[in-house]
Amino acid sequence: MKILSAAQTRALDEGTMKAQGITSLELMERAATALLNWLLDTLHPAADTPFHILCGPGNNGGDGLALARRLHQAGYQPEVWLLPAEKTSADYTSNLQRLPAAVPRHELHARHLPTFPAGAVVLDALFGTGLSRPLAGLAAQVVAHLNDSQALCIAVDMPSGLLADAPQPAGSAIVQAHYTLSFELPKMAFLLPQNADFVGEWELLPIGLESTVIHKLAVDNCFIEENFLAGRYPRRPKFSHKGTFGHALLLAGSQGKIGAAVLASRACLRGGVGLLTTRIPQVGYDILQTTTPEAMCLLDPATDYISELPDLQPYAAIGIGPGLGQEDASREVLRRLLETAKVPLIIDADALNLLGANRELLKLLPPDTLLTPHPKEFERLTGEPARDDYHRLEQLRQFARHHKCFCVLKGAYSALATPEGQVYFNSTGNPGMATGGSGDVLTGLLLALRADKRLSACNAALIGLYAHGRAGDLAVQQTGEAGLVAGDIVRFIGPALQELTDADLITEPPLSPRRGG
Ligand SMILES: NC(=O)C1=CN([C@@H]2O[C@H](COP(=O)(O)OP(=O)(O)OC[C@H]3O[C@@H](n4cnc5c(N)ncnc54)[C@H](O)[C@@H]3O)[C@@H](O)[C@H]2O)[C@@H](O)CC1
Ligand SMILES: [K+]
Repeated sequence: MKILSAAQTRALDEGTMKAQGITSLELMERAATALLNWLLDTLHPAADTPFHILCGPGNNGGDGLALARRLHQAGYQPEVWLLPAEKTSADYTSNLQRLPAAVPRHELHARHLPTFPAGAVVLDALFGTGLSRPLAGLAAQVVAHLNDSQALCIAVDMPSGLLADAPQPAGSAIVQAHYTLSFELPKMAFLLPQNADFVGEWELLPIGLESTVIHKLAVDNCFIEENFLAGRYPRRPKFSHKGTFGHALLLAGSQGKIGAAVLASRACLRGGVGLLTTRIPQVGYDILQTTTPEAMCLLDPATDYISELPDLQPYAAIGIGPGLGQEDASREVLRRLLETAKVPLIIDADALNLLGANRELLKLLPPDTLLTPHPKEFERLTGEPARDDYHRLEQLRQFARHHKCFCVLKGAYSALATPEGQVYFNSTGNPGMATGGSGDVLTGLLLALRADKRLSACNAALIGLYAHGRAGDLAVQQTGEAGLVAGDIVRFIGPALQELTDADLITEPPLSPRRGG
């Protein structure tokens, strides 16, 4: 799914009206219908549920007024609160005129702000994508008042006060919604941690925006869902053998962190690699051989950390980092690897910290290398703290462009930046996955996918991110969020990948009848 800017969202609305021969009022009616259906289907509200609808002067307020009419027609008793303004949009005015007289409406006033008791449902239709500056005056007061209330707050399109695609000054008045109901496509603001308290749970309601117009809009940011990946994860050919899926090398583990090597190895194996060799220090031998007999163990001469780079000739892809430690000798192994590797590399964890502490090594990154930092590791890589999540995102894009690499910034919506400067946000995963070892699992899985020569670097990264989150989503159904551990994610990598294979089947043409029968 494309992530549009506020300006592109407006262009899409315009384009839809033109292509489908409808008025903006008709489009607004679709939005109101979608909102009404969501409220009825999700909340199953009792007939006497107090609905309060706060309406601003633009089309966001117009959505609110149209919804108030539809709720009234459905047998509810909504109350409408209008923000006074010198100028209102045409569709707002039309919908105010169409509001049945039986629906109570009031002007908001600083000295008589409405009471929103617990059990009330407040729809925030003050401002949407038309917001051009931070809220002030009465609008800011209303927002603060709403945030203090016990009512269930549902934002229409955007939490009022939040910009769709840019940061706002710290301390700005912004609605803290429990739900944000937006239309058709996600907004960048929904995907960034700094906005979590405002956006709450968000959902996209389809309103028939024109797909041909969406298709033509050029974007730098996409949201990755299963249908985007259909056809990108090929099925295993009937006559495949272990060589078909590549031989991977993993350099991981040090004294006290052999578990990271185990988790990454097991994830790599579950990720479908043909053969896996894991390089570990001597201290890890019994552990790895016992827990993960499917992996071949290539012992380093050192006892506690990796000190020598083995011959790289046999391998189709190489991963380095989980539990590696930051010994000088391990740093030199990383340097030699960057200087000599001719196959895809995945760099994670302590290998990223070593890069961050020795940034001259970044010059050695072979093209298409895949790095998987979390925000702190990423900051060490850039050496410059991000001002906010938007700035960090631009740093990520620049980093991937500058180093011609793929870089995954891990988080709730992990973001993959490509050498071309595209950013893909992953849609799967859950808070249970914020647990030690979850990143090691991702590295192992990505290593398997990079060893599979049938996949491009970009597709391998997208599939790995998606399947990792999906495996966590399958696991959490059995473990609960608190009980989820990294090993649970490993167990569900296979089913998660299988879902992608099966999704692919749907897109293929039906089988032709057999010859002779
Ligand atoms: N155009 C369309 O066809 C559709 C629009 N939709 C709705 O329309 C919204 C966008 O409508 P608009 O473009 O009218 O924008 P908004 O309704 O978000 O707000 C625009 C109004 O707010 C004023 N304003 C901006 N920032 C302000 C601030 N900080 N303090 C006080 N006033 C401020 C502007 O001067 C303008 O009057 C969407 O978010 C969505 O809810 C939906 O109905 C779907 C279809
Ligand atoms: K709003």
